[in-house]
This record gives sequence, C-alpha cells and structure tokens, in this order.
Amino acid sequence: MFSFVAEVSMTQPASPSSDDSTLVRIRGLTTVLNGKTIFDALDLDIPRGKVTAIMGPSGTGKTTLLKHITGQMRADAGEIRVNGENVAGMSREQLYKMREGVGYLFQNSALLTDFDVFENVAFPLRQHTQLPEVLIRNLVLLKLQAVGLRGAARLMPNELSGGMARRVALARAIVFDPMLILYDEPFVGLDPVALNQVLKLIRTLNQTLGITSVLVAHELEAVKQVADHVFLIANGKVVAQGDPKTIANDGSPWTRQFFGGEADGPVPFQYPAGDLAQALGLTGAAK
Ligand SMILES: Nc1ncnc2c1ncn2[C@@H]1O[C@H](COP(=O)(O)OP(=O)(O)OP(=O)(O)O)[C@@H](O)[C@H]1O
Repeated sequence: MFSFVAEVSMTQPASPSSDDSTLVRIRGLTTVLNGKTIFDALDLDIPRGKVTAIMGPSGTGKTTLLKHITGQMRADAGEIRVNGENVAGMSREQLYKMREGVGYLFQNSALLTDFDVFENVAFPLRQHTQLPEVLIRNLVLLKLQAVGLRGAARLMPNELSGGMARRVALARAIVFDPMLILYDEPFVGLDPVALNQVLKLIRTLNQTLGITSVLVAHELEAVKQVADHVFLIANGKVVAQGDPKTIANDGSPWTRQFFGGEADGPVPFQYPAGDLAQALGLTGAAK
C-alpha cells in the first residue's frame, strides 16, 4: 500500500551520480511478467519540478512503471534512482522512508467512506505523527483551502461529486508536502468543469509547492494543457517523447496510431496468442 505521507526522507543528500535536474532516473529497466516483456531496457528521465506525462497503449506498463518507481514492484534488471538513491538497493526501512516522500493519487480517489472530508485528509497525519490536534486542524484546513474545498470539510464522501472527491484525495496526497506526486489516470470520468479544475490544480500545486508530478493519462487534450513533457511508451521502450503540443504531430507510426486513434499500426490489436485453429482444435480438420 502506498503511503500518503511525505516528510524529510527525500531531502537526504543525493548520491554524486544524481543530476539535479532529474528526480527519477531510469536506466535499462527490464521487466517480464508472465512471460511477456513489459519493459525492454527502458531509459527515461523524469525532470525535477515539472509535470511529466506517461502515455501509451493499454497494457503497455504505465501503472507498472509507477509501481517500479515506488519500489512496490521489482524489475528483472536495470536501475531506478529516485533523488539519486537506487530503489532496488534500498532496505525495507529505506523503501518505506522513500515512499513517505511520494504522494499517490489513484484513479478512484480511494477515500475512506466512513470518514468525512476533514478526517480523510487528517488520516495520514493521525497515522504517522503525534501532532497536537490544533496543528492537525490547521494543516488539514490549509490543504483543503489549496484544493478549494475548505467549505466542504464536513461532507461525507458520498456527498461529493467525482471531481470534488479527486480534489479531496489530492489534498490528502499533499498533506506532508511530498517531493513527488504520481497520478494514475487522474482525468477519467470527470466532466469538463471538474476536469479543468483538476488540471488547474495539478499545475498550481506543481508551481507553488515545487512538486515533481508524474501522470499516467490517455487524454491528449488534457495532457497538452498540463504537462511539460510526454513520454510515449510502447513495446517496452520510449517510442516518442517531447513537448505535448508537438509530439502528436511528429509523424511517426507510433504517434500516428496512438494520438490519431488508428486501430491499425505498430500496436497489434491482438494480445499475443498461439494459433487460433489449434486453440479451437481445428488443426488438420477439413475446411
Ligand atoms: N502483478 C502482475 N503480475 C502479472 N502481470 C501483470 C501484473 N501487473 C500488470 N501485469 C501485466 O503487465 C501489463 C502492463 O500492465 P499495466 O497495468 O502496467 O498497464 P497500463 O499501461 O497501465 O494499462 P492501462 O492503460 O490499460 O491501465 C499487462 O499486460 C498486465 O496484464
């Protein structure tokens, strides 16, 4: 389970190999799941203090990549450095501390249904600190103010719209001022107004709190508005990258298929499978 808290751990000195402009450095990442190669010597740098979008066809490994970054899933080979520290080389305690510096926003918001908005945001503070009640109250109200929902503090999750729920989850994810926020499909199911509010919020938080943001998303128009840089991943590698406003027009078969929504192209429609006739027991049978 990811921690929502973030504190001092990410401020530890980075190793000499870390580059100040890169918060997450991925080299030669190789992952094979159930015999399928998900990442094939993937190299990728996530710039510090920017909004980076990870895009790619369904099943290409975007969520898996987020799990590798937090050490929730181990790769078969390669290296991931977060703030200069090698994730694979971390002890359980170091990993736990590193995760404390990461806010994670799930697609479904994952609010605790029996707690009101205030208590949802207060939850990580109560779980991980011994702060006095007055300080908890002030921290929670400030985070709710940041997402525009201080007035909704006493509402229950079932009284919130989808967009509001996502903003509450965001307030909770930033309650300890993380250095890195990972958003897994933050735009799914939002109406245009809520979508614009969430986009504005991601941008504002990124700028005002100096957070590094990584988002996995399929919506190119939304990504164009919020991201500084896009990585398009397919077949286990980065197949295109760049400024979101220009990447869609680079003319490569990958971007044409992915951003143009073409059914046919480098991404096969069929998940890899054996011979159909054999699977149906028809091999050798008369036609
Ligand atoms: N724990 C696991 N064990 C085995 N296979 C897994 C595991 N997690 C994911 N996979 C497989 O890895 C591949 C990548 O999954 P992942 O969820 O990372 O893709 P994604 O790009 O996020 O997809 P989507 O856009 O549809 O959400 C899929 O083929 C999936 O079936």
